[in-house]
Amino acid sequence: MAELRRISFPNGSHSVEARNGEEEGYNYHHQPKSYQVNSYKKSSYELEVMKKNGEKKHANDNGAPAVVIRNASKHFTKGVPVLDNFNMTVQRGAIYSLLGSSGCGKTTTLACIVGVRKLNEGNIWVFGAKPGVKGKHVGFMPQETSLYGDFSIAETLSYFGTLCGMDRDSAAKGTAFLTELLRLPPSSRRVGTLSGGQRRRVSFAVALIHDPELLILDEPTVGVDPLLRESIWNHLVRLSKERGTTVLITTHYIDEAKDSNAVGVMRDGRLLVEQDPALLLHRFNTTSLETVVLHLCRKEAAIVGENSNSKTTSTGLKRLLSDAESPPDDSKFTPPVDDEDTNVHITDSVARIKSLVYKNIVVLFRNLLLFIFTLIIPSFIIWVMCIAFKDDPKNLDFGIVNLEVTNASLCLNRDNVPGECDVENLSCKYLENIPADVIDMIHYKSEDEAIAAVHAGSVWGYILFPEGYSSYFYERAATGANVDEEVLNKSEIVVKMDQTSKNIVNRIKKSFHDGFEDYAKNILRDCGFDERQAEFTLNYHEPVFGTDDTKFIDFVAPSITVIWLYFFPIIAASIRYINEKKQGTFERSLVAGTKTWEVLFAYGMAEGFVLVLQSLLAYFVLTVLIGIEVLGSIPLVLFMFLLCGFGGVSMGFFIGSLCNEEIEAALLAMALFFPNVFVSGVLWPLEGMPIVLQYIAYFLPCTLTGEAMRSIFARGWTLSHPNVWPGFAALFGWISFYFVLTVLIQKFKTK
Ligand SMILES: Nc1ncnc2c1ncn2[C@@H]1O[C@H](COP(=O)(O)OP(=O)(O)OP(=O)(O)O)[C@@H](O)[C@H]1O
Repeated sequence: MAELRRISFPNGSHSVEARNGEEEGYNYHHQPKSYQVNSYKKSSYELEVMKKNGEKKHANDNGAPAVVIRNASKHFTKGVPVLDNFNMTVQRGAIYSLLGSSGCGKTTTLACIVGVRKLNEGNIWVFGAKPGVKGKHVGFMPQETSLYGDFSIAETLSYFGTLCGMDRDSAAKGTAFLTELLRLPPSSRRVGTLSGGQRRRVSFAVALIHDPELLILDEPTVGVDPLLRESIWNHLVRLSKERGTTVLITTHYIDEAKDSNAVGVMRDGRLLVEQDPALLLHRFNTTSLETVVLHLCRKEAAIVGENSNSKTTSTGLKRLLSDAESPPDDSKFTPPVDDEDTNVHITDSVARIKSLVYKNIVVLFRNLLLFIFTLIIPSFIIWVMCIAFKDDPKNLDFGIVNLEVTNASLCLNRDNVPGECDVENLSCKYLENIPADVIDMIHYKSEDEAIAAVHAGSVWGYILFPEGYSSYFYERAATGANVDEEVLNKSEIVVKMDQTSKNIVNRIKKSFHDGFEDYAKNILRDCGFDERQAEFTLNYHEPVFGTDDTKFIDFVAPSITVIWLYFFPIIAASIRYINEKKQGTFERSLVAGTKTWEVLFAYGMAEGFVLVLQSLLAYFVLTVLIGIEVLGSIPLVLFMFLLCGFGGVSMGFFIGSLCNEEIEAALLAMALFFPNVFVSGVLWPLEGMPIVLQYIAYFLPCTLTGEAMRSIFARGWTLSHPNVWPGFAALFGWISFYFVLTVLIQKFKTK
């Protein structure tokens, strides 16, 4: 048996036991013979990067290993551990391959290292700091490709590069270099049009573009041909050897891990072994790592079978591995936390927000049809609704039973002499004063016929003039207080109606009412009396706000606009947010050091452009196409429209952070939105609702806003008015609330 000796890592910070003798030539640092590292001619990009690399390594060189995991436990479902007292150490500059069967927890381990998942117990340090802190020093290639299908390859690399602090020039040079290295398609090709393997290579290039100090690669060689796989490994070895880049990689091609400096073998959330692959091969006396892994897993399974207790299992495993290196047990190890990078760098944030805004704008304009729809649809719906609500009901069929003038044509052929006191056939005079555009009169010979027509649904009701109506009416007017019962009865016009539709009934009543007042005034005036005797003693003078003929549309149009400008961005923002989560680009951005609030803020900024256009279009529809008058400040109206849009965006984020599927988001948006519409006084005044509902309504985002909008439109009130500023305050409050809630939910979800 050969003797063990210590060999060092490239940075000299760690050493492992190795044997001398027959395994001379294997060490933690061995390179396969096929790698012609020294004969490789470096590109200008690489030279530039190497120069920078010196400074960067210095910046991060606090002596801590690249990755340290201690006593880590993680579960998604209580009682089903995915990581179970897991320990791992990845030394700086090493290539570390994490091996294990499907579902043993490799991806979860990587996700915890990059900070998109949190451990339930235990600690992780990345370069001595908490996961996520060293975001831009880490290059992450997730298992899914996690790219924007609408981006070209060049845009993709530029976006992720700038997110990690590169300038566009360096990103372009890096793109050219990686295109050649990874044999990528022309960089102008859209990612969405690439094959699966090509996309994986682009995803790999994204992890490499900013020349990170730590590369975390989740199965980078899946679906890649053997030649390219070799070139990928060549590059990783070169990075590790020449630039001290640490590589942590998972792979199902176990034997390709022979080219790494260390392998960690996982099973059921535990690390069975962490060792130089050459030593493992030697100790298990085989040339195949696959055989080693199989052997270890079988042994461990046997031990687990004997003892269900995990502590006993671990002791048994140590016995099993007595001729190999057991997992580290230095649980007291506490690497220093690097304070420098835990500080908030405002310039980094600004740079990241710029990249994110740029990305959002590109995504927006790439889907031009979607962009146009998003822009036009809210205004189109507002226009359709306003057209539908614009006019009060008209052309309403109504029966006339005129027992005074049995032949209807007599009424039509009457000689009307203006100013003459003619008190015959007054029924005809009254009918002339009923607005013809509202009431379509249908004459019936008898009351029975008219009733039958109402029952048949042909008319909304009928009006009946008794026989001799004119003379009785005149007598009633002339007699005054001593009028007898018969005169009172026979001078009465009888109206019977189908009163099932409140709006139609009100419209008919008002028409008859106004018509009667005009008719009575005309007679009095023509017969030399004061026409004001026909007026009610309760007199409605000129309105303070609105007109005598204020229509439903005047009430409803401003609040409908608020509602739709609020609703549409909910759908758009939530679906975009879910898309980003589903395609993994959101997590990928987070790994690069981006904060959730930066993603939201940047989305809001890009979306702001659409919202401004939407607000202007909605204003045009309301005022020009529909003809609604704005008495108040136009800028205030536009500002409120814009805020409504942002309100919708923030609610969309909230919904997007809760849901995982677009359909869930659409359903939740509707479930939250429609009660909002009906309760917030948009269609029906709050005053008509139960008091409890009124209080609830005041907490909804569109209630005070709709009221404020109406006040600006129809009353001309300004921001200082107590009916206006609460609308703005409510919107600001809701936007902030949803924004904070989304950030908190996102934080909670990483757990
Ligand atoms: N979000 C999640 N919710 C619930 N369970 C999860 C979640 N993510 C992973 N798991 C479970 O955790 C276990 C480990 O999954 P993980 O993806 O880490 O395995 P893996 O070793 O990377 O597998 P593979 O090699 O197939 O990618 C699996 O049983 C998986 O079903």
